[in-house]
Amino acid sequence: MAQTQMALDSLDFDATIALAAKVAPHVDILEIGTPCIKHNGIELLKALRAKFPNNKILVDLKTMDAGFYEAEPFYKAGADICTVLGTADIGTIKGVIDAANKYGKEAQIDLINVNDKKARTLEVVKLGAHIIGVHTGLDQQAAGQTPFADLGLVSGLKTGAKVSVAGGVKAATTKQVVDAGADIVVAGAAIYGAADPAASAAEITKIAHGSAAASKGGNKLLPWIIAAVAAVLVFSLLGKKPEEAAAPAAEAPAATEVVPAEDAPAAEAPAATEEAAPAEPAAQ
Ligand SMILES: O=C(CO)[C@H](O)[C@H](O)COP(=O)(O)O
Repeated sequence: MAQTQMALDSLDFDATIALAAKVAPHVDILEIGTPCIKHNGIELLKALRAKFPNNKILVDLKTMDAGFYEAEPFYKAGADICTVLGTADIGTIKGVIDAANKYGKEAQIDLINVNDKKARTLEVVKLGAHIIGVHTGLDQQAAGQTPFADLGLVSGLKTGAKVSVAGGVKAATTKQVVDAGADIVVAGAAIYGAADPAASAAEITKIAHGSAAASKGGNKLLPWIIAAVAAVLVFSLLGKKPEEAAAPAAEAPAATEVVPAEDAPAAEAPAATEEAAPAEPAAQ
């Protein structure tokens, strides 16, 4: 299973809150994108924190210097994750990790424009980095790049840190990135550019959560399978035909009663709302 993160990349304060209200029930993490936090400042974080207590909030600071000093106020104001650039000085990265640890939160190291992604990942994991961000930026996407090869490289290192992937991810590529090892799937344009952002967010989350739901469902079916096999064996030993094992509940052996109703396979991810929404403008 992977978590989903929606990148709020508008510059407009009220439009950001309105879009967050549509998508918050359908994603795990709300991201305040870099242009958005630069334009609106920490007050936007405080407003989102108050309105959406059930979502984690990532502030995409992309810090390049003064790591602890820059990140601390955001953790204090309710950020769950702040980002720091992987190209920054190692002391800057350590500062953001230290600030995160002070508040029991997480630091994400963004590998955008890092040349040796393997070396930097191993270096920051030693410092205690919580999340490694594999990221193809908007300008790099415009030049035709994708994050898929880098994701394979970083998740293949199996460092124990979570791996986040961002850069043009959409519903059609969500399963691919989850299968490639992403713990957090980030989508911006695929959601804010959709005719129905809530429906798009729900679709991506359903796919990202899907593999775990399927495996949990499989585990919960196990007692039923054991009960059925046991029933067939019991009836075989008693000289009855196996198909009699499918007798009405009242006649079924006690083994069929071991599975409480609540252990039925997990419910599907929440359905998309029918609320239509205007497309958000692309990030500046
Ligand atoms: O951090 C970002 C740009 O620097 C974006 O928020 C991130 O790339 C996700 O947006 P999209 O899915 O549109 O690529």
